[in-house]
Amino acid sequence: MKIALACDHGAYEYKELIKKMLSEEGHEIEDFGCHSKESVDYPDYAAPAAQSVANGKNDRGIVICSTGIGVSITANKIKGIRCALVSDPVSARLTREHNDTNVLALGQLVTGEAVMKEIVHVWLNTEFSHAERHQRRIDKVMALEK
Ligand SMILES: O=C(CO)[C@H](O)[C@H](O)[C@H](O)COP(=O)(O)O
Repeated sequence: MKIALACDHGAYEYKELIKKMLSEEGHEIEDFGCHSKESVDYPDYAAPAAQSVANGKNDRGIVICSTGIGVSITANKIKGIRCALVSDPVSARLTREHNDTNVLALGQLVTGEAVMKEIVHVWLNTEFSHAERHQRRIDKVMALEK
């Protein structure tokens, strides 16, 4: 899978961990930064990563900051993006099955490393259910962009 990754200074370590883990598992990673723990502004990184998913250059995106809130707000401003801020594996599964989310937001400060890795794997490996009721609701959400 082609995956866009982005973080701010509050999640540089998790971005690097995820990049290594997913690269070793055979995914193609596009790293939108940031590239150190020096203070930066999360929209400068999360927006281009989400944009690359919206325009089809990448299949999915993972955006990370201290809480995951700033990057999730940013990603959800991009037309075509459904981003979920997730802190448990059940939500990771359900947000793929029910919401067909194309960007995952994580918070390095609030989610432990083992859980974070499980969330990433569950989210990447769960398909949308294609249930009519879920598609209908997604269509209503996406209609709000028009
Ligand atoms: O946007 C956020 C919180 O809503 C992110 O967690 C940021 O990483 C955080 O705001 C960064 O804060 P800092 O004091 O500049 O490190």
